[in-house]
Amino acid sequence: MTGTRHGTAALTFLKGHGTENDFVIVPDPDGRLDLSAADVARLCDRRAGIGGDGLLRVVRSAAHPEAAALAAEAEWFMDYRNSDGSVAEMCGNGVRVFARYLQRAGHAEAGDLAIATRAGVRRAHLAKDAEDGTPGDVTVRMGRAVLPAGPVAVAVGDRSWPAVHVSMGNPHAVAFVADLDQAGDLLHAPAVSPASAYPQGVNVEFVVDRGPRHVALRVHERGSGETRSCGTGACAVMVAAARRDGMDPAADGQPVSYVVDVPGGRLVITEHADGEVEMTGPAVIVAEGAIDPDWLAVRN
Ligand SMILES: N[C@@H](CCC[C@H](N)C(=O)O)C(=O)O
Repeated sequence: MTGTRHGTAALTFLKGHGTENDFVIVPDPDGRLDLSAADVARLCDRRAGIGGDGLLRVVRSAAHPEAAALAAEAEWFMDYRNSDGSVAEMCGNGVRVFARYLQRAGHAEAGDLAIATRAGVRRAHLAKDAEDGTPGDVTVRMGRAVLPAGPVAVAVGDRSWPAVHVSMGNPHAVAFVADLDQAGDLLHAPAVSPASAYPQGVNVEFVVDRGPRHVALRVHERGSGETRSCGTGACAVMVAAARRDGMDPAADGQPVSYVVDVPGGRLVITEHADGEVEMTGPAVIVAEGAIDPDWLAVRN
């Protein structure tokens, strides 16, 4: 990269998280930044960079070729990247944090707003802050889950489990296990078969029951490794658990909600009778600063 790609002015960044799934947020309203995969990986590096599970570039939809067609519906486009620099279609925790950033920056108020993503427009609702100043939760309509037919399996070491293939705009394999420790240290991606089911890679969730309509998960994310939470993963898990438990709101005509505990907190996921999956959880901005353009311009 040369310095000219980013100019000489310092670049603003913020750091935020949703249930401890953390993101570097880079406001780029006019879509001027050309962040390569290597740039994103450096920014997300927890030792040599700012650190995060992923990066959210905040761009006006009209200024981004992938979102221009959605500009009439959603002013802002979430350009989400995993910490290894790869591009993903959707990020559930990210979209809540993105909404919180828009509110903080004065681009949105408590209430409803639409956000463009690579998986389409997502509708968010920012609840009002509590009287003591605690930020309100953010609820997002995450679209319908798609469960492609055909068996899939997840393996760690010599242990394997049947899994449920769920797409929430991005790909997931959900395995119900007896104990979350069975997933091991998750330093490497679990093996998922058949590989042909996931030509673009996969996020893998391991799930245990905590009580009626209450589950807990660990996740290994495509492009980021094990994280403390995954919003799309929690939605995929909820739908897989509901089907396993004999519930299908689209067929039953009534919504169903599950509490999904993640290592970094708690999400509430509801599947509505129209098939829409809705996620509610916190979104926090923790810091704001400036990226040194000279550092970003240097290639190692
Ligand atoms: N953490 C995210 C999912 C981010 C994308 C994922 N790693 C992928 O590659 O699909 C979430 O909260 O949904």
